[in-house]
Amino acid sequence: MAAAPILARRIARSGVLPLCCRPPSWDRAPRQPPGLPLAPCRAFSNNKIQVELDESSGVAMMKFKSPPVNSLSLDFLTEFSISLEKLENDRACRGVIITSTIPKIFSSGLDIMEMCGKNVEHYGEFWRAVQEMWLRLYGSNMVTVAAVNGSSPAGGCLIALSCDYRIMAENPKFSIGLNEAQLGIVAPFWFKDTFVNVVGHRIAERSLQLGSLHPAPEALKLGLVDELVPEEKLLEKASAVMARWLALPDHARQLTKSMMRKAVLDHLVAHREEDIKNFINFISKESIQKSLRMYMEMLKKKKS
Ligand SMILES: CCCCCCCCCCC/C=C/C(=O)SCCNC(=O)CCNC(=O)[C@H](O)C(C)(C)COP(=O)(O)OP(=O)(O)OC[C@H]1O[C@@H](n2cnc3c(N)ncnc32)[C@H](O)[C@@H]1OP(=O)(O)O
Repeated sequence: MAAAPILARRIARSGVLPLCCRPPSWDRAPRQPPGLPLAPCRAFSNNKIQVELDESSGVAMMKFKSPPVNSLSLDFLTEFSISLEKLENDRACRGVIITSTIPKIFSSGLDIMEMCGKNVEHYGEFWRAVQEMWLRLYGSNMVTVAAVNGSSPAGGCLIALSCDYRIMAENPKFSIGLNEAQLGIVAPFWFKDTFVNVVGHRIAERSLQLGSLHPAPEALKLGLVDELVPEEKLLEKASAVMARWLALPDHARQLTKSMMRKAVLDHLVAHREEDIKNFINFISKESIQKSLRMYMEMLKKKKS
């Protein structure tokens, strides 16, 4: 994936500072008092995502921190892809745990405002960023564990589904699913394929058509998440799971992962431009724009 020049252009336009132009990122870990051995931990943080790599275990903790709801805006997606790329290229990193700093929310999915009232160029750029994020995460060589500590609709669910393992806080108020149909939009084929690969065809078909958001206990029953734990135990459990996965030789696990995911990844890579055109045509329709506007209004009304 030769994404670097595209990312660089997008960053330049979005105003987000690329990590390479910031003060040396690995220097931003807290300084140790003199005399103590250096903690084997490196950290980098940008506007919306914070990452800490523990070099002794090879595990990075990635935390979404984009209030109010960690929606996946163009800037967020760009930062996410850059963070994943940095970790992927770091020989010290073998696994990443993904979670959120926002109480009750893992991610609210794609930022609906990025799909409303914008021009064709913007839609194209946004959709390419969504694709890039998924290609990097689903195709990652690292072990990826989602510690889902809040609600996770649509694009948020896609992030969790793209990981190797999903642990969710056992709060029944938190829900997860591909609810696109409820917004009057359609999950694209690679969202659907990722979902089918986790829960199987029948469950995916029903859930997608109904645009279901499954409360945590139901998500467990459907196999949409692998286990539920009390929220305060989530990160501890994620680390334990990670250690179990990392106990295997990387090359065997990576080749197996690639074998399992290759067909779905290749499908998008082969049809990327066509997929972008489809997105632009679909999202530009006045009827779809109206549905999205109504959905946003409904969200705001729910508050008042
Ligand atoms: C032929 C086929 C071709 C196919 C081509 C492709 C077609 C298009 C594919 C598009 C795929 C889309 C994927 C998506 O991810 S769409 C997004 C789906 N997300 C949702 O439905 C979540 C909506 N949000 C919520 O349910 C709640 O906000 C949530 C449970 C997440 C949190 O609830 P809470 O009560 O805590 O907070 P509020 O509801 O008050 O929200 C706070 C503010 O945040 C705004 N908000 C919420 N979600 C989003 C979002 N996804 N994007 C932008 N903004 C969001 C919300 O409006 C509040 O704003 P204000 O404070 O200004 O009112």
